[in-house]
Amino acid sequence: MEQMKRIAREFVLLPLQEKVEYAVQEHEGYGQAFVFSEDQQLDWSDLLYLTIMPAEKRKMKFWPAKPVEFRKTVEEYAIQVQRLSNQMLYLMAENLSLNAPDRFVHIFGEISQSMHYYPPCPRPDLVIGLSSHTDGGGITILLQEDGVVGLQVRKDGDWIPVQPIPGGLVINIGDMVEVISNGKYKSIEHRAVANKEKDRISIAAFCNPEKEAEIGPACELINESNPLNYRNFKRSEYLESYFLEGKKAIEFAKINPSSAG
Ligand SMILES: O=C(O)CCC(=O)C(=O)O
Ligand SMILES: [Fe+2]
Repeated sequence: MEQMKRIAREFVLLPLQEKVEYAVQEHEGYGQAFVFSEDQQLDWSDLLYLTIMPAEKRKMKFWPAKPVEFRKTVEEYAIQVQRLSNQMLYLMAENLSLNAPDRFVHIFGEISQSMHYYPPCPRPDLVIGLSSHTDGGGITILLQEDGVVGLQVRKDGDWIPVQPIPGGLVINIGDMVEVISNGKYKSIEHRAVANKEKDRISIAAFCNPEKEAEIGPACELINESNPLNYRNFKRSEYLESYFLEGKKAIEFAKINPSSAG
């Protein structure tokens, strides 16, 4: 984890002309995420977004060759992060009493990683580091740098800072687990704020379904007292909504938006 943070920092501090070699294409690579229009206010952050698992889906042209340990570190981190996410996903499915406790593990076999860099900002009151959203996968495993708070989660209408714990990871629930659990597990709205004095790096691993996957509430969770809260959809349909609507992507699948939460 420490090595991962170190190489992320070394990469983001490279001169811009070296980083643009990995410039974003079709949502993968280095740049700004979620740019929908020319006049939108942009987030106060840079992003490197990579597919890391399974290995054959990696697009190596976006993987920085500098610092020299970059690729090896991300590969090793990917193996560990998948091991941890599989354990989490198994326990969550078991806790929901899904018929197959390995159901989530099978569905969320693809992992993408975002490395965000938030430079210090002279007027943090005027910008948002990363604007409010819910993550679009099953779960997210987030590694934060120690010593600077940036992540906030929304609870009962308030923004609560999530203090980094040395050696700790944050696990967020994403929209796909919300749907399959029929709303029992809620995806968490969160954002990152900029900091006046210090810069900050975060590394998020998103466990995603395949593009072709069909997503919908597990039928064993539906009964008279728990009616269906979401309709079935294809992962690709969700992604279209994500890139068009931005950060309220899951709304389209709610059967009754007021009750599905
Ligand atoms: O920087 C953070 O802590 C949040 C990152 C995040 O939410 C994301 O990459 O989806
Ligand atoms: Fe997020």
